[in-house]
Amino acid sequence: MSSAPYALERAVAISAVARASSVTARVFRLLVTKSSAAGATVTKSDASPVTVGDYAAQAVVNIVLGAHFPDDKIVGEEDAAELRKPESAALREQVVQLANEALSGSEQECPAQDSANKWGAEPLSEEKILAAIDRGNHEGGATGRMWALDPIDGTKGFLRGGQYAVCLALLVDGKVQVGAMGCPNLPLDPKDGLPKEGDAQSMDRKDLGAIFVAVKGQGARQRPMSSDKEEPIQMRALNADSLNTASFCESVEAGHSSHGTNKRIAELLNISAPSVRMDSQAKYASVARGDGDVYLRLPVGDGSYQEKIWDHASGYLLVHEAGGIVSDCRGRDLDFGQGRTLRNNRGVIAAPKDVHAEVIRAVGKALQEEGRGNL
Ligand SMILES: Nc1ncnc2c1ncn2[C@@H]1O[C@H](COP(=O)(O)OS(=O)(=O)O)[C@@H](OP(=O)(O)O)[C@H]1O
Ligand SMILES: [Mg+2]
Ligand SMILES: [Mg+2]
Ligand SMILES: [Mg+2]
Repeated sequence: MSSAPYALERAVAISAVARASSVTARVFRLLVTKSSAAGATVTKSDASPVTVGDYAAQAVVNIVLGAHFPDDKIVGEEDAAELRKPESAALREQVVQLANEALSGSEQECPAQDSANKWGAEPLSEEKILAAIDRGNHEGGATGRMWALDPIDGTKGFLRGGQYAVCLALLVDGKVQVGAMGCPNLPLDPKDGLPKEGDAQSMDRKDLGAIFVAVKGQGARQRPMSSDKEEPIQMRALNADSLNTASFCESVEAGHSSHGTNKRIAELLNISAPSVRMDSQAKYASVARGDGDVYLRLPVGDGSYQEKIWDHASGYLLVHEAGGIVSDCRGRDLDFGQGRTLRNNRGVIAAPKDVHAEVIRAVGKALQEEGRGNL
């Protein structure tokens, strides 16, 4: 029997992410492409979209986690308040049906040993599904075991048929110990190139769909969505002499990361390769396996946006275990023990370990030039 630390947590995280990824891919095929996205989407108070896919995926992950680790807390992005409203009846029904389909296991083979169907063979009631979504309401903090969950990270990318990720991480006393990330639209082999967004043929490519997994001290690995053939992954090792051959990986939306500042940082580091833009924590997975080298998420405006722990926890561990360092824009380690947000940090920079300090120096200089050296 395998006795590696966190072996069960790792297997359960993979299973949960695989099941949730099957829900999101199904939502895309059934709803988004049938131009009924409007009926499957709600706009949240911060104007960001949330879909039946986000809700159903959060329900599935929380139910799988609850069956194996009933005492663990969950810090999830979504809650069921909107779904409980009388006018959300149609949305609610879709969420319940999709979650039950994914949990019944008939949809796909799950890579981890979840065949015991610990949550029961019968479909779960509406109330059980809504309560499962609301289990993600924990406030976070620096003590105990808690899972950070983003059921669909990059919802805008998801809706466009671009990159998105199902992201799950276990934090113990504020430190990330296990990270799993499902990227249904990412090619297994980066050489095959990203699929063309929203193009039905590209999205049917058989080589799409990867799960990334890392346990602290045990390295980072990639596996196909529907098999357990794992391979280790590593960042490209860069040093001061080769840093100018790096490429940046950054957000699609300039509102989430300052593209102008990134351009100046490239100049300062003599980097000429075009930046790769993609939504979601797939950026972390990409740099962790060497498709790109440096993940830049520079604060926008006055820097008052507080990054959410579920937007970074699994990617943070993946990059660390693949030979990198992840910090904020001043070089401080990310502090996941402060609640639901990274309130002690501003921006996020991930880079191979031997060049991280050099990248941070360039980031500092670029921010200084903009009069934002105080961030
Ligand atoms: N103002 C601001 N600044 C920084 N980040 C923000 C901001 N607003 C939202 N978000 C979060 O960004 C998450 C998506 O990040 P991406 O890197 O995928 O952005 S992008 O779509 O490529 O622009 C997105 O995650 P999801 O909601 O899970 O999609 C948000 O949590
Ligand atoms: Mg969101
Ligand atoms: Mg997110
Ligand atoms: Mg999300």
